[in-house]
Amino acid sequence: MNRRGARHSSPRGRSSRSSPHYTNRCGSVGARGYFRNSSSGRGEWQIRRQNPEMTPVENITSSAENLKLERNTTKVEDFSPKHQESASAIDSRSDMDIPSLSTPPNLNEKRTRQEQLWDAGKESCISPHLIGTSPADASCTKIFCNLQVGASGYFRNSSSGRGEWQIRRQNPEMAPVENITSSAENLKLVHNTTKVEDFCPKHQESASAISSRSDMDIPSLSTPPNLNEKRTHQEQLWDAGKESCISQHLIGTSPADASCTKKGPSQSVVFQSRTSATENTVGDGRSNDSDSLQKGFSFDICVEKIGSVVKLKPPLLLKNREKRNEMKRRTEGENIKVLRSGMVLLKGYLPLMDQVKLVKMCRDLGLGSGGFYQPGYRDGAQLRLKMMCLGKNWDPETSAYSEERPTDGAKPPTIPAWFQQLVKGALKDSHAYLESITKVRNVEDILPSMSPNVCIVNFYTHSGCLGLHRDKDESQESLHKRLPVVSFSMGDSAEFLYGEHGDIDSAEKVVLESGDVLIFGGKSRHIFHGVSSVIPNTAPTALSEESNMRPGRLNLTFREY
Ligand SMILES: O=C(O)CCC(=O)C(=O)O
Ligand SMILES: [Fe+2]
Repeated sequence: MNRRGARHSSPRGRSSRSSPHYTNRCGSVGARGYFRNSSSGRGEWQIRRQNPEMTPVENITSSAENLKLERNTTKVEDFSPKHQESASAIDSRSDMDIPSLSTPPNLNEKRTRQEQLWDAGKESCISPHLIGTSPADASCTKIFCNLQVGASGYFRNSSSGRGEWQIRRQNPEMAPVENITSSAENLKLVHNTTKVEDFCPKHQESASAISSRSDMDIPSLSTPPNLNEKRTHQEQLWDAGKESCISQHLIGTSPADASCTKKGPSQSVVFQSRTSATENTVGDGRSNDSDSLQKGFSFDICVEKIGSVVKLKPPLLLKNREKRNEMKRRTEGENIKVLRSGMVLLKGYLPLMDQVKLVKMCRDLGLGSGGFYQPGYRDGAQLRLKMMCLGKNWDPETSAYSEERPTDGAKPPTIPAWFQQLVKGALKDSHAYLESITKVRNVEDILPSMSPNVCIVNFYTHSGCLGLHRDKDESQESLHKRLPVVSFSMGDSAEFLYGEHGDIDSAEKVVLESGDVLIFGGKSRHIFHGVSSVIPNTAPTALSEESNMRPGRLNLTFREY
């Protein structure tokens, strides 16, 4: 398959995906702390920050120097045609939240681990030793108990009046800066009034004993790291430890890669092994990512429900409207579109309950052996998505299928029979439709049938994307017969680009929504395609509610190897 490339000549997202996809999807690896893209010699560059928990501080500092150097040598005329603002024009803009390029936020300071946790925007107590708890809670060392919502920037627990407290930082992208500042004040206040004897029996160290310890990375309690500064949105992104371009406007890309329009925060972290991979992708403020980093879980495409946090139910009206729309699409014949010969789009084809089931099943498979991981290329660049293969493994490093995933030897889970039935049904319905609108004797000539035995499952966060590529790593026979690729989309909508050539300017665009099935076979089997962006907050409310899927998009592409 040759998926995802941005310069069409490699895999998924790199150049063409003969090696699958990607055209250089967004960068080559520089220091461990950052990714910087300078591979094309066309003035491309970007810098991405990895998960700060994993990144040695030294690298951060030295990469900051790199960045400065790079900027000074980047020529204006080298920017991609899509981003033709000169550096000076951009510098002079007042509406943009870009930190000074020569001094990326906080990177010149050495940061303690605890500060890095704060920076990462993860829920983090100042120190587990300092969490006062009621005796009943004494078994917990890190407690997210009875959270009371304060300012939207933070949660603070002060419900028992017994000196309990903790403060959690939400997704810094969402938290208004004002709230951060005022919550910092709250924290100080609460600390000042916390009594030592109120600490839980498990942590009976006095505050003074704790502050005198030298082996702990606790920031001063009265000045939580960075909370007294107002942070720009861009700085908050940096803080969140997400790979993040300095500015979308400044991302130079090769023409083919320009399909990735949004290269902000997303997958970070160097893949180490399946059991230790995962990172902070979504920034929803939950503990999953940080926990999985430490404990070695696979990436979870769903979020755990937090027991005592009250979830607002979407109004019934909204749910009913979604259901009505779904019915309408399915019954009014607007639901099937032939985008080009051999390329059929079944709008809203998957009923909501099937989508929920698909998400849940993918989630379960994704947490097991061979589940979701952070794929990368041979040169260390990472795909801007999480991936899991079913049936056979497709390896972005070699652009080839095999029985095991080379990174960890895991055998891909088999494709559930029910998934295969859904694919067959979609092909059958497409054939029926083609029969009704064409005079061709055998619609198989337009769109061949196939029995899927491999599936690539991608999870995109809001900043995910996949460069233009062709799926061309399947067997010669499958490719020769032009057996279709069948793609299911769930969650947030995505802009999907496709075209005869690997150049985005001539590519067509279609928005794929939750429940859509896209099929491309026959004369369209070898088209270039990719995902230029994921559109936030477009997932059906009922799907998010029923499945707990994270914000983002889940895509399954079935193929017959
Ligand atoms: O996410 C999508 O819609 C496309 C995925 C794709 O092209 C692939 O996995 O090869
Ligand atoms: Fe593809």
